[in-house]
Amino acid sequence: MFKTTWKGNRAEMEAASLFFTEADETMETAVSLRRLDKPVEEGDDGVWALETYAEEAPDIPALREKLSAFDDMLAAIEHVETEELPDIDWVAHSLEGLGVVRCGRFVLYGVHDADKLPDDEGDIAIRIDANMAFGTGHHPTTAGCLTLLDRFAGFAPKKVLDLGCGSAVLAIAAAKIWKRQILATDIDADSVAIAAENVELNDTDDYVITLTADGFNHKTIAEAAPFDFVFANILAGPLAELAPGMTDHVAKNGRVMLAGLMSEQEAGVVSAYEAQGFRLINRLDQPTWPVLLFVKL
Ligand SMILES: C[S@@+](CC[C@H](N)C(=O)[O-])C[C@H]1O[C@@H](n2cnc3c(N)ncnc32)[C@H](O)[C@@H]1O
Repeated sequence: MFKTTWKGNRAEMEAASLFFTEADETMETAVSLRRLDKPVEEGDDGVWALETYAEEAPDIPALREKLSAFDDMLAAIEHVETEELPDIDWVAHSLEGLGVVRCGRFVLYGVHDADKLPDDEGDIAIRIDANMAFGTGHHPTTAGCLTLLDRFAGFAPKKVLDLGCGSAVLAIAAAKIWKRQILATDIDADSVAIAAENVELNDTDDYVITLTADGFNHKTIAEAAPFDFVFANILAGPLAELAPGMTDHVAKNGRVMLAGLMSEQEAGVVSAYEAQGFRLINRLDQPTWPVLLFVKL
């Protein structure tokens, strides 16, 4: 296993982490995003590091080209080093130290943090163990979806779809507050296997069904539709492509929560959904990664 460390500002590292987990096949996953320096003053952006893992030694110049094609700002990202690691599960090992994350009432933790869990009344604990599926809550897209979900907890839909579920963190959160039928799908079969484990670990298997599917292309999705709440935390391009399928599978007055788009891609995603009969009704404004909530008219 080879570990590669990249360095840059927070927005660069977050964008690179999405590139490695979503758009690049060569890296196992981008697992660890952390700040290197101590904050000097409030709001200062700091220096961040991202560690990626691959079975083969990565071709850094080729990766750098792909990174800048993915997003211009990634032309500035620094490659710090690539080192070969002894044969242990480094992905799990590096996720061990990630720590507890709070998003609204949701408190996400791994088995290694079980003793650090706060015990406030009203907290909703979600256990997501170290693994290869995206969705530990440490990326602002996941955290943003959970925060906005908590604000709309009163909506109480009948049928929910978590499209691109990764670890199934959003489906589990929705099951904990809504206790309704939830279909959690992902194009990646390995993520779906991990999602199923997480669903069980969180005692949500009465509500959440996991399924491997590309977008809406599966008869189980067609049979379960129409949904009155859909999560999709994927990249801007796929989100725009999914808009026609969304309109076919979402009930009137149903809600769609989108994340994974960057601020400068928001207008394009909003027009793709408006063109399909959705209206933007809320958004979580956070640096680089807004989260959008639409209603189907
Ligand atoms: C950024 S992760 C989000 C994971 C989780 N929902 C979260 O919020 O943390 C996006 C996930 O979408 C999946 N994905 C990408 N394109 C997809 C598609 N066309 N259909 C289904 N899943 C897809 C990826 O495999 C990945 O697990």
